[in-house]
Amino acid sequence: MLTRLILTDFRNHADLTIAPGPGFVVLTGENGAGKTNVLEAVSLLAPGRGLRRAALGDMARQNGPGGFGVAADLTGDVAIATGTHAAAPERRIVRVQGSAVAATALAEWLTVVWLTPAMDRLFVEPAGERRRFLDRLTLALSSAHAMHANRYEAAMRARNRLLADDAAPDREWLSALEAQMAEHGAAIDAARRETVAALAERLVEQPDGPFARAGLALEGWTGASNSLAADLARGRARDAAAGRALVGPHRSDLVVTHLGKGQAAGLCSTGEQKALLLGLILAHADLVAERTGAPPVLLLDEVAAHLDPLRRAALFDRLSGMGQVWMTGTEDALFADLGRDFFRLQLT
Ligand SMILES: Nc1ncnc2c1ncn2[C@@H]1O[C@H](COP(=O)(O)OP(=O)(O)OP(=O)(O)O)[C@@H](O)[C@H]1O
Repeated sequence: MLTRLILTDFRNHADLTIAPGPGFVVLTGENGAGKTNVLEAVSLLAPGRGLRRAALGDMARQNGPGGFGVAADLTGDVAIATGTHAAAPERRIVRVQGSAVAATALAEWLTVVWLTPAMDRLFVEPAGERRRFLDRLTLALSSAHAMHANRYEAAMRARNRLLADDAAPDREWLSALEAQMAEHGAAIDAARRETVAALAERLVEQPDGPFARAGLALEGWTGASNSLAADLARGRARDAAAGRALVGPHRSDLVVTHLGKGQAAGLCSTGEQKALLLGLILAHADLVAERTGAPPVLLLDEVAAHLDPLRRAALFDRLSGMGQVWMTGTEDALFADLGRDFFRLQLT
């Protein structure tokens, strides 16, 4: 949980300090005031590229000195900071207690889970978006997931290059790369499968309400029925022609259904898809809290505005006691049901 957040030359915020409380943190302000920017800054305190997956160079304040800083104090007197310097705007610096660490090390200190309007089309987008979403959920539960994903990617890229550049590629080298892909691919698949199973179990138990129950399945390539090294070795000519590997966990998909309607999520109405996503995110937050012993920091961008008053009240009810929950909206009235005891900041 964050006890303090300081933004320096981050997007439209030249200098902003927030000292939020432990429960709801509500950011209000007109369109463009910089509410999502604050949530993005919080999301950068966890591994990865943040909730917009933006380039670092885009985050430094335009017409500012170059470079940006996001610093936070966490409960337990932990100080973490990330940012860039003007001289190297694309190089991310991460510090914990003043010492430089790799961005992946942030997972040890903070889990951040978010839901933004940009995710509205998740169920109708190409499989890659859902895979990335699932990997983010998995990473919060299994810190080795990033390492396996990086090594898998590196081996796959090396194999793609070898097949593309060399008419008669070294077979032993190819086999070694395929063995690496098989090893890390199996770990990736197993961790994703574990996440899907744990979430699916929770979602079935979750009462219907403003957050619809999703059925989850991992489809496409799955390690359970395939031997990746053998499939890759057999598919070398095919992959050389395609210019990429056509089998492996980089081809899996998270298939989501609306349990109440027995329908594919992509066929549901916009509101139903939002409810499914919200249900998924909340189940995931519960799971993170159970596994890590601390609730994640939840970032819900423009979620309140999209719900009718009854659903909104039910959401607030569900969220209370779930740790620090950051929410944004253009109007104070959206948050009237939260009562008095929450942190509020009006951005201008
Ligand atoms: N690098 C940057 N430097 C300065 N301003 C930036 C930078 N990047 C984005 N902005 C500005 O930030 C503003 C958008 O902020 P943000 O998306 O946080 O708004 P918001 O308060 O969430 O608005 P809405 O209610 O419309 O979603 C825009 O005006 C944009 O021009």
